[in-house]
Amino acid sequence: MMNKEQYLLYFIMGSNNTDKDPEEALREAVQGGITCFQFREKGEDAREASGKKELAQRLQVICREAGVPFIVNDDVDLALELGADGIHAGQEDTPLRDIKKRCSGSMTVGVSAKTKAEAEQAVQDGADYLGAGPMFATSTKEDAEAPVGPETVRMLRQSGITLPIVGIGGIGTENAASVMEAGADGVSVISAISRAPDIQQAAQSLRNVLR
Ligand SMILES: Cc1ncsc1CCOP(=O)(O)O
Ligand SMILES: C=C1C=NC(C(F)(F)F)=NC1=N
Ligand SMILES: [Mg+2]
Repeated sequence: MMNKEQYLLYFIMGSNNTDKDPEEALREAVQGGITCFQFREKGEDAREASGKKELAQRLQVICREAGVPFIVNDDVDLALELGADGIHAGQEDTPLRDIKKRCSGSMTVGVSAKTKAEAEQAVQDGADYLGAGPMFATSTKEDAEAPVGPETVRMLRQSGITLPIVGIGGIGTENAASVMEAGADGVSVISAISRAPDIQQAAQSLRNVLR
């Protein structure tokens, strides 16, 4: 199970989020100080089946060596096969109740939630953390909805949600602090790190503005 500090800089990446070798990209991000990693192999050119599993296994080794939690997006079978540290489910993905039935108590389960109702349902279903967003405009998630802003994090806190919350969507060094100030435990980032010319530097710069 993860402690709150591990959500501080939650990197998410799949092979189509970087022009670099994904393993090299993750190594640099780990060097730069990410505190958690989610393997999210989705969208155009995403690898499937054995290609996806092989890549996941290699990224999992990098995380294990660094003591960084390895979380799988959406694919419960893969998460279980790999013995991942956690799984992340979107609102349109496998219902949390079904995931919890299949996953041992030691697996961290995260849910996307942007409304009070979604958050309260997730708490009731036993979620360990919430991903709220998109905080700002993003072109990384093809079907991202309109940005909701950090005020959504503040609203969830004011609604009494005490679960760890990470903000996600369009986050970089210039706006990460506003997400933390709104009450998030961390920020989740894809392109500000995965598309950076110097990935290690990008991760380090984000760490520096977070704490
Ligand atoms: C997966 C996801 N969910 C909401 S926005 C998003 C994409 C975040 O990517 P980026 O950090 O590049 O904006
Ligand atoms: C759609 C998503 C929303 N939030 C998160 C996280 F940051 F991990 F909470 N991951 C996702 N894949
Ligand atoms: Mg999803």
